[in-house]
Amino acid sequence: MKTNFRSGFISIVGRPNVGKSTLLNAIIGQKIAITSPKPQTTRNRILGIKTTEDYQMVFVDTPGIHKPKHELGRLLDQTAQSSIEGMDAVLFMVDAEKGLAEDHVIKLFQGISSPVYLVINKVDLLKSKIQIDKIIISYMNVYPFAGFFPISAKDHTNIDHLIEELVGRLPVGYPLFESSEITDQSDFQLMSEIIREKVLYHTQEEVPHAVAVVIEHTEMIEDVYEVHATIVVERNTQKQILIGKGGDMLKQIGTEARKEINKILNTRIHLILWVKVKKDWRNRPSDLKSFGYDNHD
Ligand SMILES: Nc1nc2c(ncn2[C@@H]2O[C@H](COP(=O)(O)OP(=O)(O)OP(=O)(O)O)[C@@H](O)[C@H]2O)c(=O)[nH]1
Repeated sequence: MKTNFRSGFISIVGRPNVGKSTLLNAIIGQKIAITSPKPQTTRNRILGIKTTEDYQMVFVDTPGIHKPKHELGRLLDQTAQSSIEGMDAVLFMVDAEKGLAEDHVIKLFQGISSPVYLVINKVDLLKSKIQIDKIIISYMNVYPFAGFFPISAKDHTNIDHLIEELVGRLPVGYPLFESSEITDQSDFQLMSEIIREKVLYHTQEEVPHAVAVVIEHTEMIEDVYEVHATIVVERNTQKQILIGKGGDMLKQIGTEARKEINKILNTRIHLILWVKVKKDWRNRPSDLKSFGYDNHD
C-alpha cells in the first residue's frame, strides 16, 4: 500500500428521487442500490466502496429527506440525518428540474463541520446552461457550499471531476474494507431489494410504499439456489394487486427479479414468491425491525 494512501467516508443526502442511488451505482460501476421513479425507494443506509491504488472512498447512500407520515418515514429521516455528522465530505444532491434553493433541507447542515458539496443532478434534462447557473446561485446564497458540480448520474457526466475533488478531501489513512468489497449489504439484502425494486416499477400510488420483502430461506438444489421470499403488504386489496389476474403480476415481478439476481450475484436462482398481509406494519417497531429497517445506531 502506498504511504500516502487516503481513505474516508462521504455521504450522499437529498430529497427523495433526486438520483442518490443512481449516482452511487455510477461511481461504484455496478448496481448495488436499487433505483426507481418512485420517491422513497431507498430505506436503509447502504455503503458503496470504491477502492483504487491511491484511495478508498466509502459512500453512504441515505434515504431521501422528506416530511414523515409513518414511523418508517421518521426512521428514514433519522438515518439520513445521522449520516451527515463526522463525514469527510457530504454531497447534497438536488434535482436540476426542481429549480431553486429550499431552506428546509439546508437547515440540516447548520453547525456541521464537514465540507458540503452541491451536486445538481439530471442536467441532461435541462435545455440551457443559464438554468444551471441560476440554480447554483440560488443555493450558494443560502449555504456556504465547498463547491458545486452539475452532473448527470444517468449519463455519467462530470462524475470524474467530482471524484477528483473528493479524493483531496480524504485524510491519509488505511483502507477500512478489503479492496474486493463494493458494498456492506449481504446477498439476502441485495436479493430482497431487487425484488422490492421490481414491485416499485409495477405498482402505483400507495402499494410501493406499503411493501417490504423478506427472504425466508434458501436452499442449494443441485446447482440451483432456491430462494423463498415473502412480499409483505398492509391490506388485502394490495395483495390482490400484487398477485394480479391469474397470478400474472407476481409472475412478472418474479421473472424480472430472478434475471437480475442471477446477473448481479453471478449465480442461478429459482425464486419462489409469496404475498402476505401484515396490517399497519410501517407503524410497528417490532415489524420494522424484523423486516430489516432499523437505523443502525
Ligand atoms: N434524466 C435523469 N434521470 C435520472 C438521473 N439520475 C437519476 N435519475 C432517475 O431519477 C429517478 C430516481 O433515482 P434514484 O437514484 O432512485 O433516486 P434517490 O434519490 O436514490 O431516491 P430515494 O431512494 O427515493 O431517496 C430514477 O427514475 C432514475 O432513473 C439523471 O442524471 N438524469
